[in-house]
Amino acid sequence: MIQMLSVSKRYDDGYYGLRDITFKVGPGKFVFLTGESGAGKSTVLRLIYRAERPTNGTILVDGADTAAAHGGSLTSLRRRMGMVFQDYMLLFDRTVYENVELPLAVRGVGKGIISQEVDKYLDQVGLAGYQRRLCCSLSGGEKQRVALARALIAKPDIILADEPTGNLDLSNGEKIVEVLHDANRQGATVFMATHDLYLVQSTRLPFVRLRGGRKVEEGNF
Ligand SMILES: Nc1ncnc2c1ncn2[C@@H]1O[C@H](COP(=O)(O)OP(=O)(O)OP(=O)(O)O)[C@@H](O)[C@H]1O
Repeated sequence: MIQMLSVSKRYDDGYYGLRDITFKVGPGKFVFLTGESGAGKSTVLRLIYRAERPTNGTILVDGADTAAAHGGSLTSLRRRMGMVFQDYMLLFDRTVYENVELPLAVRGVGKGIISQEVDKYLDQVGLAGYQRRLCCSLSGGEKQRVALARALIAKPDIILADEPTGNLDLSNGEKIVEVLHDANRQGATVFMATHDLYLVQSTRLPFVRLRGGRKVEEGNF
């Protein structure tokens, strides 16, 4: 369960990216975060992941205040979440394999299992055979799918996906949403940012809609 309670975010230049946002994403749900460019979607996801801190308000993940997480507890909070950043946050001078294996390697998983899992998740996102490619040489849509495979491989409880279909054609975009649905059916809570209102309407899943940093709508189509 993710809860945002009266959250505001004021950036260093004085601009409010978010104002007084309250909503929750129940455990095991698939919820869209939608709104036009600049609405505040990335800011919400970065705050939940604790990549940034709110100026006001409280963010709870399974009842625990993320503001209280430091050191080891921050590491374990982040390990429970798989984040697909809009700008990928890949190690661009490393191979696809080295990027995707990272969440398992830091947990000390054996090399044989890692190899099987990397192959499995690359296959899922449509990148079978990409293991040895350097990330810097990939297209935007390929980088996006590497970022998704890396987020999924550790089977996180919560998946935060920032425009994971933003650089993909329709068919690859649908495949990626299906991969997220699969993870959701296996128990993960999925919170996906997208400006694609058609996608949100067609899936009929719950959504939170932002405009200009404020929540303007919440519900199901
Ligand atoms: N570091 C920052 N400093 C100042 N303003 C920022 C910063 N990051 C974001 N903003 C502003 O906060 C607002 C919300 O940005 P955010 O990236 O969350 O929007 P978004 O809905 O994800 O947009 P997009 O769909 O274009 O990615 C924007 O007006 C943006 O310019």
